[in-house]
Amino acid sequence: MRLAISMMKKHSIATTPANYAVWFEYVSGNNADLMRAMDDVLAQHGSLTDQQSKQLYEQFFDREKDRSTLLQIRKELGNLLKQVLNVVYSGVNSSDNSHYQLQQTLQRLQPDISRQQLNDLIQEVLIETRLIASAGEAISNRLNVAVNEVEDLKKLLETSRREANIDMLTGLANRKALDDSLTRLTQQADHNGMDLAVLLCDMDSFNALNEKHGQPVGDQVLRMVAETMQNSLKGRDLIARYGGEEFVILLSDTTLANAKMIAENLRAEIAGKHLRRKDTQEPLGMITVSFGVARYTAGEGSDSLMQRVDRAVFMAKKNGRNSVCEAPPPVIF
Ligand SMILES: Nc1nc2c(ncn2[C@@H]2O[C@H](COP(=O)(O)OP(=O)(O)OP(=O)(O)O)[C@@H](O)[C@H]2O)c(=O)[nH]1
Repeated sequence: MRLAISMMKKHSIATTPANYAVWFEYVSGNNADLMRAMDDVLAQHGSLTDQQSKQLYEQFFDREKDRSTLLQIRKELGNLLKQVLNVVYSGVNSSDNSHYQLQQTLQRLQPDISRQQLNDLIQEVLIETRLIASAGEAISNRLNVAVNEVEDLKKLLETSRREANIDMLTGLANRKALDDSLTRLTQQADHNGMDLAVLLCDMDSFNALNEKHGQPVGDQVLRMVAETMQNSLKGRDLIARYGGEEFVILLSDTTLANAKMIAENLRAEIAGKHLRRKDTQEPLGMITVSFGVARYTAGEGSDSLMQRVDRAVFMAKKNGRNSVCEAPPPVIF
């Protein structure tokens, strides 16, 4: 763990759980493919950017691995605590020993003590005192290192908690966070009949964009769309990356008419952007999205809602893309 963290510091890699997982696996030497991929990048560039580290995580780790990062942190913390306890115990033992030695010295401090004996005793006390001081210093150094390590683990754990619900590419909520909110909000709506609307946004002809400009440019476009949504919808709405090039927005306490208006505004804003490739400045052409909009009907359940909004997106695509389509209410539920 210490080696992974010190290498991450050396390469200025943020200590996120994903990056940690990559570097831990690298220094542990367990994954030959990952080691080869990292060695290639290091040989080419001399270092590894945060972005490259994230890409390696996406390439080599899945959700299982993410869980294994947590297990790893737990194990490291356990080991660290054992080490700290050993340091503390050895400190207690050595101070017990010093206490005994000093008691012995004190007893030899008799009224008829000779000059030579007194001199010897002073030497012994000096040696014992130095021993105590150096043991104390070693303990305090070791404990300071342990404190730093615990703080690193704490940060890692905090970020891991946040990242468990966050999509790595866009920083939006991920599918798991969306599913949790959807379940909670539909249950609330079943209970109190509040308005709940959902928008499903799908990139238009994204395959063609990826093929023409490459996946990194496609990723950049997905980030732009996510940012546009975040900037337009500040507040209580949940914006999530639903799949590769699909986004979902949950609008609680929002009528269908307002949800359609929000979708229409986002659609127009995205279509109105004039994006260019960062490297060549070549225009990317018009980037458009299609929206499905649905209002939750109390009792239908989240699966039915998502199926209806999915069909609405399909209709929007059929209508020529770059459009918003409303889902009809559920027929049977
Ligand atoms: N760059 C990038 N592309 C992605 C990502 N996830 C999915 N895609 C791509 O999105 C494209 C989706 O293609 P399709 O489902 O055929 O749809 P489309 O080309 O957008 O066409 P329509 O939806 O019919 O307008 C595929 O090429 C995927 O590879 C991602 O994270 N990054």
